Amino acid sequence: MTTADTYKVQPVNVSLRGEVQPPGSKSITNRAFITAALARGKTHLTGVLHSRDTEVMVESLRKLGVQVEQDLYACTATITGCGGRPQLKPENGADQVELFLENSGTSIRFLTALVALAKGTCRLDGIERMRERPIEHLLEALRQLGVDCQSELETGCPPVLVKADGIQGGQVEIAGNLSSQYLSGLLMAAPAAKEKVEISIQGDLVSVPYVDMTLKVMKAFGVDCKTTETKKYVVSPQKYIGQNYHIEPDASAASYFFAAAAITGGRVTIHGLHRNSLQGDVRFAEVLEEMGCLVTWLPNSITVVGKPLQGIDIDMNDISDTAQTLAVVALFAEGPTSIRNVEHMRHKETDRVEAIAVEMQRMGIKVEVYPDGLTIYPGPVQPAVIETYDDHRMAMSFALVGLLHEGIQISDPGCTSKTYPHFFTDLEKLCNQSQL
Ligand SMILES: O=C(O)C1=C[C@@H](OP(=O)(O)O)[C@@H](O)[C@H](O)C1
Ligand SMILES: C=C(OP(=O)(O)O)C(=O)O
Repeated sequence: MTTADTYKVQPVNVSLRGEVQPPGSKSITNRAFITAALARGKTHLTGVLHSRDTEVMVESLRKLGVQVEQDLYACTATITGCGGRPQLKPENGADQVELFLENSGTSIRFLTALVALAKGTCRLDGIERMRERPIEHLLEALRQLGVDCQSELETGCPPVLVKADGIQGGQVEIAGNLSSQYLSGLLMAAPAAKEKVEISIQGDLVSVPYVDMTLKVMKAFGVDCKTTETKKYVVSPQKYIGQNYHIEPDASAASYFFAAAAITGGRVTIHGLHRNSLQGDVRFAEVLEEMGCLVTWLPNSITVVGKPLQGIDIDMNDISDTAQTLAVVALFAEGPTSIRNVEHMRHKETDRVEAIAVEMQRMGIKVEVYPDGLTIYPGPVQPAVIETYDDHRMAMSFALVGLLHEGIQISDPGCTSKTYPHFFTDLEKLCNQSQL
């Protein structure tokens, strides 16, 4: 049941069984929009996600002179590319183009690199939380490539001001310990630079599978990136070519339904995902396998069957968007679960390490918190109104607790609109289907 500000989860007295069709991948949708926007010719996308994170991307691309037509029901989009030359033409006598990216990390990071290819001034901003999410590493890298850009308030965070006149190219070092999105943004803009771009990574790189995804989407649009040695990426001037391109369902969104099968001893199948998906987050099914579930990997589907669960100790650096899902599954396992190496989760929609700990404690669960992770000790769960901190993943993951415990309510359920506007409808459908 949904009221404007709270969702009361109805406990289910059965194992959840069925097929779920989550919407398209946020990460692939926003990459495909960028490569299609820069391409020569038309792109036709299918399986497109329509949510706040993709809507701010589309609105921004239109402001940059890129034509985007969407059919929201068919989940398709047609983009007429700008051949590597986005426009910065301020409207109504303004002296700069303003882009407002709400709290979409992919959008602001990818677009900061993209607008640098244009000529003119662009200011990129977001909601209050976005103004706390670092972007300085990307700005430092762009400056090394000849771009005049800065954090307007000198906080190292948005708003960002880019006085663009193309990306010159050359050698650049970029830090990857806070977010991989800086590298992905740079890589996607690199083929439209004036000269070859050679990127080296300084120190550790987090969320590595997202960079592999970037390279694969670039390749699908006809651009090659040479990875000459570990941590080095070389992109020569090239043109993306418009494509017919299909986007996989969102693997992070799938994690909630796989988890629902795991904790209720049910069986959930998701079509369109497989072991070689572009999204690293399909590995969440492997995590459930390690905890005791039975997982069937087919060429075009993944099925999770719930079995008695064992707590685990796991490094989730690569797949941190599923860490909140695992934290909730941990409540239903035998023994504690430790989630490690996820300090970068503190810089997302909210400080997710802290948010998990506080909301677990609100339900009476013992948690140990570290700078880069936490340990969850399963125990009796108390009724609670869960705070979601404007973080879609807090809402979607903690709702699962309420499938098995009375009295769990989710504050601000509408925050799932960031990546999954119909999440609660799809969860209810699965519950109803299972109770027939
Ligand atoms: O590149 C991407 O599409 C993403 C990369 C990850 O962020 P970080 O690289 O900041 O960890 C992930 O959390 C985010 O949801 C999407
Ligand atoms: C971290 C996330 O998003 P972003 O960084 O793109 O805002 C997310 O979707 O979990």
